[in-house]
Amino acid sequence: MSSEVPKFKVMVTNHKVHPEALDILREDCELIFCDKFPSDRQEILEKCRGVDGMFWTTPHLLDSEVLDAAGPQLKCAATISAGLDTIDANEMKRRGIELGYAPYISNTAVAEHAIGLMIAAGKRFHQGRLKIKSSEWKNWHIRWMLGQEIRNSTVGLVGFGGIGQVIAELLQGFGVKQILYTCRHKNPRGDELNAKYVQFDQLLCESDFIVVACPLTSDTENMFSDAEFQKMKPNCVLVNISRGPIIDHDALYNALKLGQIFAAGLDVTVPEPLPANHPLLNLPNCVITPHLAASTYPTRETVAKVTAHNIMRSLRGMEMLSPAFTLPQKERITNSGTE
Ligand SMILES: O=C(O)[C@H](O)CO
Repeated sequence: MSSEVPKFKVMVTNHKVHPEALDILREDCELIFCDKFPSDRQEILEKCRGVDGMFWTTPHLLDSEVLDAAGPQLKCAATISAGLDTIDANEMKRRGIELGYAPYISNTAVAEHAIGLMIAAGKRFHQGRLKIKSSEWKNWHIRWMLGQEIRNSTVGLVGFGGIGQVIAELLQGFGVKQILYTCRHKNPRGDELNAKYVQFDQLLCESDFIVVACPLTSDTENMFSDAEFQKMKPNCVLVNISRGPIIDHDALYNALKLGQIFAAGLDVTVPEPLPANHPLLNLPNCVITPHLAASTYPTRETVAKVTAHNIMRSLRGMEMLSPAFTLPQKERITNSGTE
């Protein structure tokens, strides 16, 4: 600690954060930890009272209720997430509270997970394990449990931001026939990565693998529903490493059950956590991981440290390493929902 009396108070929404990141904060801050698992909103609302900063590592919404509970002295919050769908960033900006987030850092980990799910779902990993468990392996024959290959396939990327581009980079080694991508605007990196910009409909109709890598917005919510599944190829493998609500889960269930598509690989679902009795878990052609794409040793440690630096820099009056928005100097007001 650089000073005997910490200058600031920071709430950390759980105590599992890397010690190396907490040490960055301890240089100048008293840390107030939430203890409950699963993370408890009431505890957050109580412990955030009077803090100067918040280290946000919980799926709970950071919204007006939390900002009001924290009080007018709150200067900043930083989330460990690259997505801002659980943060009311507009409200924070309106109140002049700085917000840090963790973009780019997890791109490689998430892109690798996407490729993993393409292979796991395309090659029937989950179904294969079930066959072993049910002693059906003995029924092997030359056309038993055949899967899909990435080689010579058309891969459609829905979203071509940081993660979509790393997926396209990793795919260069797989000998794909064509990478397609769709997003709001054609991206200059598309040509470099031999990826062709197409409309969503064309991507649906032509892709053998589709990877959802776009942010969740009001435009992308339920982007995949009955009509979209009907356009997809029966051999298509759908992967989602973005956010669950982009896919209508009832429609997905039907498409997988009826064989409208071959398989799905999901790292994100609705809801999260997915209940243990959810129908998707009973489908052999659905591989599901519990929102693990960014959870690798190096990525999480870097994310935790960047989050700590974001808070520390803001409290010391410096620009965050990765601010979600910039506030003009004069816009810095006290945290008040009523101003
Ligand atoms: O948004 C992100 O960074 C990830 O989904 C969190 O794990």
